[in-house]
Amino acid sequence: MAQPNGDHNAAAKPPPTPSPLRFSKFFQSNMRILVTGGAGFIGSHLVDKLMENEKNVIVADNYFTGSKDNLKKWIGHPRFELIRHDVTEPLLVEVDQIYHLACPASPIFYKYNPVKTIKTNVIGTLNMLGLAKRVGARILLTSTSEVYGDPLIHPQEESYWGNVNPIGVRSCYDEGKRVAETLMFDYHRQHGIEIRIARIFNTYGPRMNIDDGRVVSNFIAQALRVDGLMKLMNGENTGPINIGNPGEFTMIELAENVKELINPKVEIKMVENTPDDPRQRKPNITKARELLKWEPKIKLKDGLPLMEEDFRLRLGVPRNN
Ligand SMILES: O=C(O)[C@H]1O[C@H](OP(=O)(O)OP(=O)(O)OC[C@H]2O[C@@H](n3ccc(=O)[nH]c3=O)[C@H](O)[C@@H]2O)[C@H](O)[C@@H](O)[C@@H]1O
Repeated sequence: MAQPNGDHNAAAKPPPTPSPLRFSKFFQSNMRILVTGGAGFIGSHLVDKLMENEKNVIVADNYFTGSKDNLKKWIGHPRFELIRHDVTEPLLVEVDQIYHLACPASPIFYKYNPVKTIKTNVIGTLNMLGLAKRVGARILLTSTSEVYGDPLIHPQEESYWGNVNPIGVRSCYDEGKRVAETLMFDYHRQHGIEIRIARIFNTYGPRMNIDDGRVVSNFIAQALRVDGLMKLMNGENTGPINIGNPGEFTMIELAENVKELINPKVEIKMVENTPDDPRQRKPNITKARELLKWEPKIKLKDGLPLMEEDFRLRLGVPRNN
């Protein structure tokens, strides 16, 4: 079990004598949780849920793609702490659980600085595992459907090893997450760290960066799937478990949907795809359904208006424009 409030050298000393407070019921609601990338799109929704569940939440974010704005309602709250921190540097905090989300996830952002992206995935994950080892915390990694690369089987089950280009422009992310998963399992096998791995499929929703780049090309599921992450973290299964929406549609169908919703007069333009973009992807979510009792709640036609609303608000474009 995790050490609630041990000192920094706890791992090097004999285990402390249990105090009644340490194991009291009070402890559960007092759980301290680190969310790396907590100022980001999925992270901030997760922070909302954790805060609503009375947890003590520490967010570490370097604001490369995340924004303080996403967390403004919690700033100053006694159970909330926000640290500007880049996970490629070691982090010393005392926590019981780590949700490790930090990494640019949109191709536009991760290709902008591929070396930084792979450092975040490899060194960042190594550091968070080192922290988990030191304090005895359980750690959840948000991996990605991109570990399947351009899949040769359809839909993708967790047992599929993937078809990934090791030297392409997307490899910093795909291969980075693959190494991150390897590190997770190695720390689990070698050091007995409690790990959880979610492979998240394309996500969209309120608070996504307006210039994310996935808005039209990639959005397939829904943002508020943080329930799935929390069920995975608090359950008994290590994973990897696919978290995504098996509802499949072509990009043209998606564009038509958006056109109808926003402005039926706009023209759909076809442009050349970026290199190594997977051609077809769809999660098999049997494991999520059976082991986590989780499945996506929001259909595309209901999710798109939520996002439209959020974007209009942030861009200051009223509905009848
Ligand atoms: O290279 C090696 O020979 C060793 O590397 C690691 O051991 P160690 O370097 O002690 O690092 P960990 O304790 O696993 O931590 C990994 C990283 O996490 C970081 N860390 C550690 C603790 C912490 O609280 N916070 C934090 O960010 C440190 O930068 C550290 O480099 C492995 O855990 C060992 O199995 C391996 O033998």
